Amino acid sequence: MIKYIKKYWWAAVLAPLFMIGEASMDLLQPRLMSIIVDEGVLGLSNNGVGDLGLVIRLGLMMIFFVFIGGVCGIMSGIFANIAGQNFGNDVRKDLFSRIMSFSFSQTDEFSTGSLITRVTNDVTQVQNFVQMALRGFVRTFILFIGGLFCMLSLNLSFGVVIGISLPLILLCVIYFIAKANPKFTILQKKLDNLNNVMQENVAGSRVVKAYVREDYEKKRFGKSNDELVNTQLDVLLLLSYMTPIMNVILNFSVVAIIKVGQINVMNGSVTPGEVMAAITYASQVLNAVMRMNMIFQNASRGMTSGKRILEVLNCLPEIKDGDFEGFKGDDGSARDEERDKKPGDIIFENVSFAYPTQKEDLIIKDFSLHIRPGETIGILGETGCGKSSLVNLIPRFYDVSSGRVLIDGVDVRDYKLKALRDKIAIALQKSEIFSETIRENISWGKKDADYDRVMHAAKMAQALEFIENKPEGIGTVVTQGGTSLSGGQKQRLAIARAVIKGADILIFDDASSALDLKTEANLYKDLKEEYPNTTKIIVAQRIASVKDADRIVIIDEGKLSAVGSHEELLKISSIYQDIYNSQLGGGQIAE
Ligand SMILES: Nc1ncnc2c1ncn2[C@@H]1O[C@H](COP(=O)(O)OP(=O)(O)OP(=O)(O)O)[C@@H](O)[C@H]1O
Repeated sequence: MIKYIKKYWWAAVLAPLFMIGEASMDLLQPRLMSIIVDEGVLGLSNNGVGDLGLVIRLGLMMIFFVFIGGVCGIMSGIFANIAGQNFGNDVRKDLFSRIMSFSFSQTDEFSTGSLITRVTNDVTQVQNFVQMALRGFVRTFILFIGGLFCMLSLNLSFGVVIGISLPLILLCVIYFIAKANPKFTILQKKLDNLNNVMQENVAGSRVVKAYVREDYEKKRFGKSNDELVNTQLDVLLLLSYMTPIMNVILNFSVVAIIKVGQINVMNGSVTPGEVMAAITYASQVLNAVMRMNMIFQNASRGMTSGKRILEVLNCLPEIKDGDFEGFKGDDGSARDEERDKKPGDIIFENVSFAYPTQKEDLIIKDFSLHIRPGETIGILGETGCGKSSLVNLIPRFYDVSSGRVLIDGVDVRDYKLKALRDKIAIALQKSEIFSETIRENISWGKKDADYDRVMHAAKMAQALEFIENKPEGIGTVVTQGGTSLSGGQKQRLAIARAVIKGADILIFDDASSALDLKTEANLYKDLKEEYPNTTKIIVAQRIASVKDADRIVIIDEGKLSAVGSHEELLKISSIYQDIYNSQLGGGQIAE
């Protein structure tokens, strides 16, 4: 964490320096006050004759010091904020980019709610801690040491009172810290839970409404919320009885100082003004110790949050970058040695795969297949057989457990991730739509795409008609999560976004399931005609989606069961025949 504050070292140095200035002004006041009382009012060194001029001069001096203290306080606040806010900003940015580099399984492991809490609340806690360390801690330290020194310099006998009350207050502080510390870790976990429930409910609000589960979800939210509040209350309760106890000790100390002061005034070793100053110094010292309570509370929360932030920052991406930058130069042109090669060649070589969370359960088993550049490959199989898992290995959403996936003859793990993913465009069944215009949603796949290219991609994705029917056409803003679009419309935008990328490999992972058969047939026909050199992989449930593919791959429980054209598979694959018959019976195949 230190490296984040180093960048703003000047603010981190100036904030405490100005705070030292403010606290020093506070320490001067009681001393001036005692002189005003002893010399200005009581005239102790002038046979009881007061000095009004001295009172005015010292009074003005006190006002001046208050002013200086105020300015120092403001400057300290400004610099602490500069350091704290920028620190938080940088940590948040790094957290975000680290989370972006996570594999799906790493995101699952932390949980989305917890990651949100870490980027928001945890960063705020650490930011508060930094600001407090630069200001509150310095102030407390100066008032404690300075107050103690000033009081003892008045008369050592006052030290007896502090000697008794200080350990008592310290005991209270230590007791509080020991009790409260573990609760802060629990508090952040409860906040994670609350965020998880919130996030699930906001994202899944339609399902909740459709199943009339609002009451159930309200109870689930209420339970998480109650748990959070109860943990918070535990801490506050602890604080609420610790503070009065410490106040009682403080007040007893003041009474004791007055008593010790009275004795000393009687025997002439201190003056009444010095007793007044001693009372203020004692209050400053004991208040400083009491404030340690808050400081440690703040530090404790900051440490807990800091640990949670470091857990994310120290979690190295599972999917590591390779060195190979691809066959294209920076300007996009093919390198000389590869100019004659057609890109988009994919080889699965004895690939087996298990999800990192269930390593013993192989989802893909010894799968081998060579997909040639420009080929259209259909992937079919019953639900859960591993179709999506298989295609996820191509852009390295996950890494193979054994075997290799090669693109253009190079292991995908050897590619730089950017180079690899630049070669692939993928459209998923669940289309992620952003709350931007339709045009921005499509050109998300290629940021610099001009209007014509966007419209062409929309045409390819059979989306032109519905876009033109929207009031503002391509400039229509889509609501968050694409709720203002139908399922099929969202899929078409996601397909257009994939098409516009102009990648060597186009993967449709059940991406056209919400399209009617005619639209879907037009989509794949147009793609075949317009992009003959692009390798197309179509994962589907319906035979109609893949019937015209060059080859169809049948997957059965993670194994390659059969591969061939529609006609060939009808002859050789019993699984394909079963699917064909069941779908033909349902009238799902457009012949
Ligand atoms: N992130 C994950 N962690 C652990 N197991 C998973 C994960 N994703 C999928 N699985 C499991 O892997 C298996 C294959 O899932 P996959 O999504 O690849 O199937 P599919 O053939 O694409 O199914 P569908 O046709 O229903 O989309 C399933 O048993 C599923 O439960």
